[in-house]
Amino acid sequence: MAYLLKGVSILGAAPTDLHIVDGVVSDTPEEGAEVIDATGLVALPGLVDVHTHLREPGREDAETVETGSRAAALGGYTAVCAMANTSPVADTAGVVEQVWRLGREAGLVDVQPIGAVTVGLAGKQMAELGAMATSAANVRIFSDDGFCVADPKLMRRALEYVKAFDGVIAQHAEEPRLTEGAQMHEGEVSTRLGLTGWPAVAEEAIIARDVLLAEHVGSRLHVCHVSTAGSVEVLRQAKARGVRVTAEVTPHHLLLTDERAEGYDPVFKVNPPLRTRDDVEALRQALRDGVIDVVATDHAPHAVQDKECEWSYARPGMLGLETALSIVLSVYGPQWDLIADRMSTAPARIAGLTGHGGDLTKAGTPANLTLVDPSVQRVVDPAELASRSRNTPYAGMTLPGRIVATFLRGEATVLDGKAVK
Ligand SMILES: NC(=O)N[C@@H](CC(=O)O)C(=O)O
Ligand SMILES: [Zn+2]
Ligand SMILES: [Zn+2]
Repeated sequence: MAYLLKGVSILGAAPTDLHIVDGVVSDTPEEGAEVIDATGLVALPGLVDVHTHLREPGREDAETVETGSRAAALGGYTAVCAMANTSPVADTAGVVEQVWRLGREAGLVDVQPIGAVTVGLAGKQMAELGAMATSAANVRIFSDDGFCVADPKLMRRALEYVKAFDGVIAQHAEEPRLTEGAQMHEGEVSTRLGLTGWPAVAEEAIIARDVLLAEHVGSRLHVCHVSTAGSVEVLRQAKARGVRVTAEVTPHHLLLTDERAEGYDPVFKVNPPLRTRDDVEALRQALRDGVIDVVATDHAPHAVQDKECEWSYARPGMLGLETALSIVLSVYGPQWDLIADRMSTAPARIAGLTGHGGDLTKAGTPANLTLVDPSVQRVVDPAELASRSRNTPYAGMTLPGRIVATFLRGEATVLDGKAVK
């Protein structure tokens, strides 16, 4: 199938015609190509998420590889990295290959499995990282996300081990002794609500330790869902010294604060917790500066019974794939170069996903792209989401931007704002 995107604006530039032929961007029109009137639409390289929970295998009631892939495509994504905290845990070549195969079968985005660092995410014994790296799933990112690799010796060993195949350890930075019983950010609001707090230092202490370990062994560290101003300062200093560290921030940490806990609505319960206005400001600036490299959704679908209960019993986590671009647009406005880098090019580089995040003005670039209508305002209706879960914190909010179409290697996965399959 060939397409002609007529009058499209590539990253906000003057309108042009974009030809998609044989899965790549082409400078020559193709006879009989399907014409899409792209007047007023902006083309971005397909978004890439380095942090997605797809819940399969094990919690198919919350999400499957297929439903999560559909949510991703509708959100403008062409690739997602699937976190390892499934059941069974993705800590063997067999499980990561299963997830990878399910992704291919769904065929809506490239699903790149993340392997666990430790067996069963238990933090005791290193998983078979090499076997996962050399499996068909070609794993490059390893993470115990949901849990922190708290043992410094194990963390050091893992960092050393993945150097051989240019792997990266993605750390959920949480010193577990400092967050025992934590329900939300530790601060004025937690004191008022009488909820046990997760102090900022529990995150910052682990990031400080890990950048020193990464520096010591000369290996790659990636920091998941950075949430505090202090973490930003640690990262700023580490990067200035040349440490091989990258970091992500979620859309919700760029927008929401701990005051959302005031209504005790568990939809706002998440790890790390929503922080303060000052933290939000520091995160916004850090993403602009490049101290934080990417926006990652940490899309964390949960079944109704795990979310619609009392705050302290609710699972942490919120949906992200279908609203991420709109949240980033609402925070930064139409800064398309910044958005394309932080949501596509940089995450593709971190995950080693060549073929994604490419330059759409160049012939031969794989046609992984998304078309956005920035003029549309939409009201988020949880019932309309493609995700199997409903735990969006943005229900009822009016957000800018709508994904009109998404293409994976030149094939439409979304057209007219609807998934093609
Ligand atoms: N972010 C969350 O609050 N929850 C995530 C785990 C995680 O990212 O730590 C989940 O798997 O539900
Ligand atoms: Zn996490
Ligand atoms: Zn996560």
